[in-house]
Amino acid sequence: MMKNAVEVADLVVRRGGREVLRSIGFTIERGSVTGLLGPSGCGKSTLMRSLVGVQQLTSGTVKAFGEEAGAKALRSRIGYVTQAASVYDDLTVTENLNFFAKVLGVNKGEVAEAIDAVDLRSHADVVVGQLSGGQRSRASLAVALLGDPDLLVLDEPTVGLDPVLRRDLWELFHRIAARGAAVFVSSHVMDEADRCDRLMLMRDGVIIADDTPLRICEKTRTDDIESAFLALVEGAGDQS
Ligand SMILES: Nc1ncnc2c1ncn2[C@@H]1O[C@H](COP(=O)(O)OP(=O)(O)OP(=O)(O)O)[C@@H](O)[C@H]1O
Repeated sequence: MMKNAVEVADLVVRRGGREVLRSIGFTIERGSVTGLLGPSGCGKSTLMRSLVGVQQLTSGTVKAFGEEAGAKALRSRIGYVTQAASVYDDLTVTENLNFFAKVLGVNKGEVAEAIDAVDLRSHADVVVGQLSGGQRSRASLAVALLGDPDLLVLDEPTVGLDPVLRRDLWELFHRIAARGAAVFVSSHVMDEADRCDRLMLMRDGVIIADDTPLRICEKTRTDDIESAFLALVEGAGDQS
């Protein structure tokens, strides 16, 4: 089985006349949760869009499971959740899931499982338009879980969620990774860093650190990722 879920090489993306991703390269293996952390506007969404094949690349290559990002063969293997909820407001949670299960050719039996996984069983029959923002994003996440994808790309999935739910979702990400999928999660909240097996810190379109959270702190001689980030930005960290 091919180990690398994602292979990115020399990726450059220009948006609005600016270089938003600047010569990025990395691989992601299956079976782990990789976090992409960085301030607003640093290019996280653009990088995720590139992985799922909805971003025009200026140069470089992006592959998932050996196929070029966006290839038809990848559609059922990648679950992607954007910051904007991708569910229909006028359908209930269950109706949405049933609809997407049909579109994806997924067994209807998986619908209840996906709803349970995001803890929405109590709202399964509520119209999505009447859900809170956090509940709507969980409904989108449930859609992405359909079909048991090999790669989950989640753009800030925990924004606006309470701490208990955030913890539960991170546990879910780890369970999904333990089943052999690659989970790639972005966040701009530095305190989520410790929940990742591996962390990529991003700033201004560049990956400035890529390691386990612990090793990033060790290398920068800091106690937390926020301080590590500042140390890296200020050039005070010892990256040798
Ligand atoms: N449609 C667009 N056209 C032109 N420039 C864009 C477009 N979308 C984003 N950008 C620019 O690309 C850069 C990276 O944006 P991106 O959304 O990838 O950042 P981000 O790290 O995901 O931010 P956030 O955490 O706020 O979502 C920003 O400077 C932004 O202004």
